[in-house]
Amino acid sequence: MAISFSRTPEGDVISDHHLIAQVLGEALPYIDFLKGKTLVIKLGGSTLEHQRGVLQDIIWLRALGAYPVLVHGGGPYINEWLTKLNLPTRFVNGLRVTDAATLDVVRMVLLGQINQGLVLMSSQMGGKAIGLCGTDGGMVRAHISDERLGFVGEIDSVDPMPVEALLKEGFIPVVAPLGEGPDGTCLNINADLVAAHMAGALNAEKLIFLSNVAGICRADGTLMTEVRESEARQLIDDGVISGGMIPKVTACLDALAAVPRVHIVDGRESHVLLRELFTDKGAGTMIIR
Ligand SMILES: Nc1ncnc2c1ncn2[C@@H]1O[C@H](COP(=O)(O)OP(=O)(O)O)[C@@H](O)[C@H]1O
Ligand SMILES: CC(=O)N[C@@H](CCC(=O)OP(=O)(O)O)C(=O)O
Repeated sequence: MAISFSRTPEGDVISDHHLIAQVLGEALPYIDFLKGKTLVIKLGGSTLEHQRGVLQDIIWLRALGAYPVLVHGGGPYINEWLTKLNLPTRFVNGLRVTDAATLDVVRMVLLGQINQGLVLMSSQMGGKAIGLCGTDGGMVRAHISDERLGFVGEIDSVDPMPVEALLKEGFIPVVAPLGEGPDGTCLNINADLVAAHMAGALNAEKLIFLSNVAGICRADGTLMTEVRESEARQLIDDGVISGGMIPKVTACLDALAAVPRVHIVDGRESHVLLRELFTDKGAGTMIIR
């Protein structure tokens, strides 16, 4: 494995190996605690270029006895293909307006490109991953909530059984955010919402969103390490939380009913998952009631 180097806040140069040793020193009680616990990790499309490091951490988590489940997005990749195909890209409150042609592209990119890419890469790295989406085994049932958005699903239920079966057999499930409508149509669902409902259905211990920001930021750009539900709703009303952060925070708030710990962390940061799970300080923003 190639060693990469980064800097501590004090400016010291540290290697990946040094960092891992440092993290592991603090980690032992957390490792014990997480054995047998389900962790739902959502990898945003904005952060897919860092997928190798994220998969490495997920494979380690599995080896340490935790049950990680990866839910992925792919928004920027879908945008790129829509542009290549001269199709318009339009979002309303962070949700893609999805007509029939757009839905075809969404399915091809999420399943053919991203899901399979993640599964192949984890296999290359020694992990055993299986790719699936919400329509497999009727896992994610949804309905069209707003006709103006087209084929966009609002989730009715998530059956945890397919993912639980894979976890039991030693696999890392990699889930693409599509769902099945009442009439058997495929629906495009925001990946943050799929991750939140999946975490609830699985009784997950933690739900962690990896995005391309340090966490939830104030209007002046500084990081909020903890955000309460009432505060989050106010930040949305004030427009401080906008765009793709709206479904993410809404998903966090929904998940809090069933999942004890919900975090938004910086997926660009090396080994951020290990930092969040195995250090006292944690990482990013923790959402609390
Ligand atoms: N208050 C905020 N704090 C942090 N990010 C915010 C905030 N409001 C809006 N954003 C935007 O939300 C983006 C993350 O959402 P999104 O692009 O959907 O990412 P992902 O692909 O990881 O789901 C950030 O890149 C940032 O531009
Ligand atoms: C309805 C809706 O918006 N679906 C999303 C699904 C992918 C996604 O959520 O990707 P990110 O996690 O990268 O945002 C979309 O079409 O972009």
